[in-house]
Amino acid sequence: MSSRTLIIAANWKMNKGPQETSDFLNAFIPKLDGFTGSADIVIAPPFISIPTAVGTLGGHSSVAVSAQNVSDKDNGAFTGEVSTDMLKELHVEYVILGHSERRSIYDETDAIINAKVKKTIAAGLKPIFCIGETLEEREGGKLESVLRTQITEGLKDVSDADLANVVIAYEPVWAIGTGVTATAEQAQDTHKFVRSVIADLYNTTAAEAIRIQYGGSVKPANAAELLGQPDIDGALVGGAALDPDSFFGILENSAQ
Ligand SMILES: O=C[C@H](O)COP(=O)(O)O
Repeated sequence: MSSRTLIIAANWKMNKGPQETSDFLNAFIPKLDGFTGSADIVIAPPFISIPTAVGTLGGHSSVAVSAQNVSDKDNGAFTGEVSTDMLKELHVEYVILGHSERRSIYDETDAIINAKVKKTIAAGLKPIFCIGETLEEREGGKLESVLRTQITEGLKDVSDADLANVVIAYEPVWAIGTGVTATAEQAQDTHKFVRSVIADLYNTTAAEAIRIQYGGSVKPANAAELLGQPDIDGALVGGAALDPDSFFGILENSAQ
């Protein structure tokens, strides 16, 4: 059993405006009274719903708010962007960066992701830094080289001290939103590999300390097995985090 605290995050993607955000949290928060486990719980709504999430939580200390993206620029003439200053003003704590949807649909490169990771850390926010391979890459024997490159480039110039505020989310692209989950063995093997890359780039202390979430069709039925693996320190949940019962079910099963 590791000493790392589980971190279970809901990535709502482009779902839930302010009203649905409020409805979800008003249903979800009371359930936490019955949560007997121990985990950092994070909700990542769309930007426009962050003020509602923060207001509805009302400082509920066991749930943190995350953004799903941020600009790598300071405030200024960047139409359509949101800055780290703006997120800080709303008491946002985490920012999801490098999600495969940002990489593949919006052409975010490792260099762009690295700039955002550094900007996020400099602002005192915590990146949830996503990595993952496509099915083609896995089947072509490129799993390890793809992940090593994403980690090396994405965390370039991130110091040992700053790494303490980074969470890695391993999300095999082929498992996202498909209902196909990596087996617990596949996920564990890959998480162990990711930890070894951190040991290579930093040191074994940093590798043992960093939290690595699994993402890709996590649901209540598979949460216990996945989260029971020694190198899996949490989950980044998409579809199954849209419903309060289902998201709470993942939390409950993480405690077993
Ligand atoms: O960020 C979350 C992941 O993309 C997983 O999404 P999913 O749980 O719908 O497969």
